[in-house]
Amino acid sequence: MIQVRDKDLDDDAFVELARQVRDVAREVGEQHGREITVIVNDRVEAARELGLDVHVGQGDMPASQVRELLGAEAIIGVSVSNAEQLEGVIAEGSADVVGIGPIWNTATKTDTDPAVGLEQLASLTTRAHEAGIVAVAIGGISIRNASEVAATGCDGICVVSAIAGSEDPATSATFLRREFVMNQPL
Ligand SMILES: Cc1ncc(COP(=O)(O)OP(=O)(O)O)c(N)n1
Ligand SMILES: Cc1nc(C(=O)O)sc1CCOP(=O)(O)O
Repeated sequence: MIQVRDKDLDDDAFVELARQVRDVAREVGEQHGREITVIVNDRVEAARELGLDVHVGQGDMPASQVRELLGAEAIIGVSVSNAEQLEGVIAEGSADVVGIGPIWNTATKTDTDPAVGLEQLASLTTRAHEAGIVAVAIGGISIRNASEVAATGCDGICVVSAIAGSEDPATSATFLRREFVMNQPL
């Protein structure tokens, strides 16, 4: 899954970027016989225009409103950093996925709630699963610690710098995936 996240582009430029990512993902997906999901961060209108899924933060459009705009088929992700936020997402009943983070402090995003850590990640994941919500971890995750994150039972990892900041993004993505998959609980 690829998330298109840009805080600076104006709406038109963002739509153009997301369109390009969507089209490349479709092409590469077809070549490899698999679907590569593209999700848009924050910009619900762009997601609607392009038929993409969306991730929203605590201060963004509420997931219930996103659901009304994008319909039943859309994948909707919501950020959570603690149990109170997770209970809010569960009560609202519109999210498919929660992005739990930051697991560790990260230079990529500094305006975050306090770091969650592995123990709380495990308990938030358990609670999300009870509610039928997929739980992915974000923030400070790298090849070095992906195995510890996997061991908590969460469903996936999201990274920015570990791939975008790598000299060899494709190899880094492969190693990250391997570390995660090989260390997931049975
Ligand atoms: C999977 C995932 N989880 C959390 C976030 C953070 O989103 P948000 O809270 O909207 O913060 P910004 O990304 O907008 O800075 C995410 N993007 N993806
Ligand atoms: C975009 C984002 N959201 C976070 C959250 O905690 O909600 S942490 C984060 C940045 C993740 O970047 P990196 O993989 O370089 O640490």
